[in-house]
Amino acid sequence: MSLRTTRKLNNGTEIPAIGLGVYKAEAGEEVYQAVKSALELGYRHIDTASLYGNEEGVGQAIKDSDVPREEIFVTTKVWNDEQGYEKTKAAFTHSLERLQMDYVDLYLVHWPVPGKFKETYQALEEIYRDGKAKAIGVSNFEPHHLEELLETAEVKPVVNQVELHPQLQQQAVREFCDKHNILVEAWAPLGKARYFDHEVLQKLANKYNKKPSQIIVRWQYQSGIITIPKSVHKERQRENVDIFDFELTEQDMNAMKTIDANNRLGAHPDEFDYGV
Ligand SMILES: NC(=O)C1=CN([C@@H]2O[C@H](COP(=O)(O)OP(=O)(O)OC[C@H]3O[C@@H](n4cnc5c(N)ncnc54)[C@H](OP(=O)(O)O)[C@@H]3O)[C@@H](O)[C@H]2O)C=CC1
Ligand SMILES: O=C1CO[C@H](CO)[C@@H](O)[C@@H]1O
Repeated sequence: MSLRTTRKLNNGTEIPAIGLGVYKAEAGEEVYQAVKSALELGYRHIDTASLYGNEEGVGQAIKDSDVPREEIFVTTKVWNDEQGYEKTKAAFTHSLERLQMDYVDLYLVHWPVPGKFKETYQALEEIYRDGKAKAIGVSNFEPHHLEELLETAEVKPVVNQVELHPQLQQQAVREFCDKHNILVEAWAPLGKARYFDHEVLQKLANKYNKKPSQIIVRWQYQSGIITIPKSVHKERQRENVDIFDFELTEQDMNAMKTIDANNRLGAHPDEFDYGV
């Protein structure tokens, strides 16, 4: 088990179980250094988005690294104001140009924009068929959005990336996705570092001589959830993924369940201000 450990996606391709998120890593030097250091540490999965404004730096760091492109899993996403069939295709081309790549490993519909996400997804299907995205998926989809999408989708989404951390365990989304063989990916997996002092996390951290962040990442890893903790600091990047030398017991996993508090740090997908 290592940062190279992958999970199988429903189209037969593989995704590294742990990646680096780069939301709020500033365009230019900050994101460049963050991706560079992560690759040096062995990360092989980077999660960006057109919204983050930093695809250029991600692409440049990958291009300049010694790691072959095909060994790195790159995700990007189509933002809400780029949705619609033609606009999505154009947005994808722009993402590829910024990334300086001829394909991405995963392209996601960032949010289920009402009235638009199905058409947007059709553009993703075409991009997938053209081989320019090795896999396609969604983000911030509630079960009812997935149900609607699956009525007409010809290519099943491989993942649903949702806010998921100990205080928001997303049981309903996980059950739906498990049933449909869609992997769940956690955004804000560390709860944005806002409650590392939680007593259960502290207790488990003391038990294993680990940090609360490591307990969280290990919990996601053992739960079969893809996780993409963000840090622009190399020491934290190293720390967050130093999770392969211990195992949470069933009792520990049950203790983790007690942290769930329906504490959403971002918007609920049904209440998000889509501006449409
Ligand atoms: N699909 C979607 O709608 C969304 C997707 N995402 C994706 O998910 C990724 C992760 O989510 P994100 O919102 O970044 O939140 P995270 O839960 O990953 O937390 C990131 C925050 O925690 C800090 N941090 C990281 N490691 C440590 C540590 N060991 N000790 C103390 N602080 C730490 C980081 O600061 P620092 O960098 O200074 O170390 C940063 O402020 C994003 O980067 C993005 O790729 C995020 C939001 C929405
Ligand atoms: O990826 C994202 C980063 O965070 C933003 C603000 O919370 C989200 O809206 C967006 O989905």
